[in-house]
Amino acid sequence: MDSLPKGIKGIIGPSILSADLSKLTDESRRLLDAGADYLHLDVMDGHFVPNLTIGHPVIKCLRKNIPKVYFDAHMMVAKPEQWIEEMAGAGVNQYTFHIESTTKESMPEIIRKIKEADMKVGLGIKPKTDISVVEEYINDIDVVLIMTVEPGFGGQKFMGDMMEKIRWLRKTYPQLLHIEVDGGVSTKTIDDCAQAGANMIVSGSALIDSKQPDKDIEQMRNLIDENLKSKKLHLQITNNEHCSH
Ligand SMILES: O=C(CO)[C@@H](O)[C@H](O)COP(=O)(O)O
Ligand SMILES: [Co+2]
Repeated sequence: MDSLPKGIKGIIGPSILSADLSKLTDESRRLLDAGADYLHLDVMDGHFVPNLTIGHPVIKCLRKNIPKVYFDAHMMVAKPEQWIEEMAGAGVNQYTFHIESTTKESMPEIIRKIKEADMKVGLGIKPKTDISVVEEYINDIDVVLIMTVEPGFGGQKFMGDMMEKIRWLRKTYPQLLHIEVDGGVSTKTIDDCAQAGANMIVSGSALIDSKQPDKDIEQMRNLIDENLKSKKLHLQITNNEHCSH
């Protein structure tokens, strides 16, 4: 997959945070060969979250080895506006920044710059942030990322009480945008995510450590699609501008 689907369908994006980062290309290829749809690249600066991971130089090298796949950069950084051009230049397709990392005044400019850099706009919401904060940006973004762990580390416990945010979002804006869920997602927690209406699934340690990633990826995607179909949500995204820019 090299772009967001035009419809709301189940897509699985492994987070590489828990992978052996000394073999990032091999680990990424292994999960893509197992059927993953995209890659979720956790970028952490040690300020927005108490951890440090990779930046645009590493992503640029990964892109050379993996030319086509959709890269979703999860920007857990204190100054999201600072890295837009670098990440676009490194080959990122979706720039997912956190609403908690910027100000209301800066939001329109950041969203505009991401679109000008020809990337999709993802807006991340931490567990303690109320979902209502996304409303004023809902027509300008492509993806809402609902964190089901406190950002900063892989391998944490899934926060099931975040499903309420996904249910509200999918009920209020049924076909407007993609809803991505990230943190502690596995074959054990995917059912909650599917029933709530999520369609973009980030799974890190569960897939990295899985003995059967192909079966797990297929199981997660099928559950998502079954739920979307049952809610008649697997249709064309209604707000066509999301598909054009
Ligand atoms: O952004 C983050 C953590 O801050 C996530 O992408 C995690 O890295 C997902 O890993 P698991 O919770 O699935 O192990
Ligand atoms: Co992430």
